[in-house]
Amino acid sequence: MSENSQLNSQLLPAVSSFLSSPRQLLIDGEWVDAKDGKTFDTINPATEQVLATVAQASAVDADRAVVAARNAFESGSSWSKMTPRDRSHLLWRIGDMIDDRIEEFAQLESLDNGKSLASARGDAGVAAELFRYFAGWATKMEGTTIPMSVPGREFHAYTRREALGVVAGIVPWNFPLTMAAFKVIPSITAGNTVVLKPAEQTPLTALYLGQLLLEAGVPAGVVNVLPGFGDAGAALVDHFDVDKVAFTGSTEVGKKIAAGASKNLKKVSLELGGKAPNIIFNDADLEAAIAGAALAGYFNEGQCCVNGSRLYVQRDVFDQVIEGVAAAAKAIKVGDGFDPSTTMGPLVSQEQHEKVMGYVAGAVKDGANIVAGSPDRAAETGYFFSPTLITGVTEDMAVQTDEIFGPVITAIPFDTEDEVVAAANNTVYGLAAGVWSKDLGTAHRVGSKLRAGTVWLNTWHADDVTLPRGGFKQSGWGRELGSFGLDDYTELKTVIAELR
Ligand SMILES: NC(=O)C1=CN([C@@H]2O[C@H](COP(=O)(O)OP(=O)(O)OC[C@H]3O[C@@H](n4cnc5c(N)ncnc54)[C@H](OP(=O)(O)O)[C@@H]3O)[C@@H](O)[C@H]2O)C=CC1
Ligand SMILES: CCCCCC/C=C/C(=O)O
Repeated sequence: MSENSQLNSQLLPAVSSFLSSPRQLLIDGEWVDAKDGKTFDTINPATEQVLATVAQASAVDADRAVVAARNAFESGSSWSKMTPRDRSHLLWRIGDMIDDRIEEFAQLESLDNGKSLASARGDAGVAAELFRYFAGWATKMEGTTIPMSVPGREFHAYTRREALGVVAGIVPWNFPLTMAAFKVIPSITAGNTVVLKPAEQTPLTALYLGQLLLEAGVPAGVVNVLPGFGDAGAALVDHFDVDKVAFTGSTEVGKKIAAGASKNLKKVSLELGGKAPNIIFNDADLEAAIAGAALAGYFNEGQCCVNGSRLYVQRDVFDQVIEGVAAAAKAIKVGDGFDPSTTMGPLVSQEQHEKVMGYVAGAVKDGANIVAGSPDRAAETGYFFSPTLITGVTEDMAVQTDEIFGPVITAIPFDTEDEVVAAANNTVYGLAAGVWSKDLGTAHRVGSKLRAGTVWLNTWHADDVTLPRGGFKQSGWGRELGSFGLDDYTELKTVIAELR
């Protein structure tokens, strides 16, 4: 059997049928072509073969989608006027519908992004859980009453949380479905309508989610899905009828979005790049710390903004930790996401593959040592790259300062707490950080000194939909998830009534 027919035989009928015809834009509850008829191909990064042809939204389509979202927000049958209880029930039902189709979402995600089926199942599970978590919040968007002190007069003052209007969600390719869920779910929970722009590399699960939302009974225009390139995203950012942009992606594009959105001062939340320091002290549980360091650096093919890419190890245990992480890297099975033995799929695209290989080759040229992995591609076909561990790195090397977004860990020894805290904070980013020490005093003290939105102590990638996520410094603005994340999708209104 050829590679392709072997793959096709594993596909669920719903997935085969989804891939067999060109995918369109979802605007106002209808599947439509791009106005100018343009399409693009989405590629399977494991085989470099075309997976599907997808309509490519332009600025004109962005405008069509915003008009639909605005009408759905303002109209009598609008989502924003649905009772919180009905909205809550619908959100819960959607979570359950995703659970029923986890395998379909997982296959599409694995094909489009490259990640293993097991990882993709986990991502779909997070999306399902996120719908149920926010279903609970739909009925709990409460205000407060506030006492006023004006001599001789009596007032009743209170606050209300109200929907913003139209939200543009612009998302990347590393967790395509999860990131779509991060933007769509809090938006619609609060009564907003949404235009979602998935990344050009990975449009499929966002479109599949759009299909499921229609089937679940989400009214037309409430969620619109616009696959396309950066120009479609920029058109949403520039649009005067968009009230908020919720973005995850590079710091470079985040800055453009902040500038574009300032034209009409729309709200902006940004979850941007990272270069997280992971600090292992001499007194750490080394077995756990080594496994944690490998997970921190290599999870999701290293394409994760909170990955622990800068490893700092106290000098006495440096050699032992390097040996352990190198062994963990070598034990990772790089392969096609559909192979059940695969623990690391390919990188998402040729561009990303070349970027990662370039950083590692640059480090070698700068005099660093490769302890595990290699600067070269790991297979003739497919964007495969072996998990890599680099020592002999200095703080000024590009591999140490830049977000690489691949399975690459750099390791540097340190002597004192003050020295490592200064090195860890010596970055423009501030998304995540971690500390390993059996002394809880050390762990909490060092954790409190690290300038990052998430700090893990004696663990890494421990996550939940209940926890706020976001960055210090150039890692972004605002927080996602938890109740903090919901507030960002609402306006706070103060109402004052005089009691006469
Ligand atoms: N924080 C994170 O989770 C992520 C960080 N990154 C970092 O960014 C690097 C580059 O990846 P890349 O895919 O180019 O990331 P981008 O930041 O370019 O892409 C993220 C999203 O923004 C869209 N976009 C691009 N340009 C604009 C614009 N001017 N206005 C509005 N939207 C726009 C993209 O569309 P399109 O798909 O067409 O480009 C995509 O949907 C990675 O190597 C990594 O370092 C990447 C992904 C996620
Ligand atoms: C609640 C689980 C969240 C998992 C999503 C991981 C996202 C990583 C990223 O932002 O890059």
